[in-house]
Amino acid sequence: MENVLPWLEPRDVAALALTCRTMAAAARDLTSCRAADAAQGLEGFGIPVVNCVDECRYPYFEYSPVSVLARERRAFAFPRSISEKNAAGFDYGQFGGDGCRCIDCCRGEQEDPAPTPADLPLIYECGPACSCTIQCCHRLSQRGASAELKVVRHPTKGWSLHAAQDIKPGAFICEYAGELLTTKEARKRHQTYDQSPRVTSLLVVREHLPSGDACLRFNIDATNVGNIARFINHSCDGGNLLSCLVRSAGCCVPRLAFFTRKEIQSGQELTFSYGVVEPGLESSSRACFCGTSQCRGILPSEKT
Ligand SMILES: C[S@@+](CC[C@H](N)C(=O)[O-])C[C@H]1O[C@@H](n2cnc3c(N)ncnc32)[C@H](O)[C@@H]1O
Repeated sequence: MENVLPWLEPRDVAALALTCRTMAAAARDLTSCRAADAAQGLEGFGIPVVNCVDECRYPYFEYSPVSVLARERRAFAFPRSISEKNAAGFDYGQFGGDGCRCIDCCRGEQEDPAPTPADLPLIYECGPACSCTIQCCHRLSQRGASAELKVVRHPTKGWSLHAAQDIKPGAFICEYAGELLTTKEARKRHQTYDQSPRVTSLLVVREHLPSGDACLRFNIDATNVGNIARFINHSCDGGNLLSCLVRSAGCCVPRLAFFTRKEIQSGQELTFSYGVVEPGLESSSRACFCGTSQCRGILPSEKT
């Protein structure tokens, strides 16, 4: 029973709870466990869920700290044999192979600072092509959420992610994990989501290649499978988080990671900008309640 129950949606858990006392007790334990930790024990620390606003329960989704391939639902594993200069033209010489900086830091030179995001939207980390372990300081964004957080119900924005401790500027918070979709599948899901009242979390990320005239698009859908980042709301003033693309040596697809842009106090909501409102889509967009002086009144959305 304990193997099956955690995978059920709240309404099915509630239905089972009515069948007998044992089920009722197990369902009660599971519900309080879900409410006690939004990350279901899969991050390094518990992430409490707070709702002082309405009766809405914590949403059901499969928690995954890393992105997974859609359908197959397995952790996104990158090929190990990748040339130092891959097809997209990225040079991993600094990280992969003999000259890998991570080898130095694994020998004990821990003083070497991790790459900081500064204003750069793209940062490089060690990856499958390197010989270092997950403790390497060049794998900052690969160890899961790194600050104490809480999920808080907001009266107009739904669930939101808040800091549960003071956080310094430039600190890594978490990556945006979800199902990696093909563009065809993303378009299909977008159409379905547009007709649904359900809150959805499909993000389209575009990376401009060095040539400038092409861009790599990847789609991360955290609606059904995702991590704590799926609760980060939009802010028209850019918010207090910087989203960065992280390229890891040996990985073909970059990841999206969030760093703090400024000092954040415990209790503050964490937000970032979802992008711009594309012309022609104003009427179909949802209302924005970011509450900043720069609020445009509608949430950014885009043609997929
Ligand atoms: C990635 S989810 C963020 C978490 C979401 N609030 C929830 O309840 O799960 C994106 C959705 O949150 C809501 N949202 C995000 N930012 C908002 C804002 N500034 N104003 C109103 N709704 C917002 C929208 O429904 C949006 O489609």
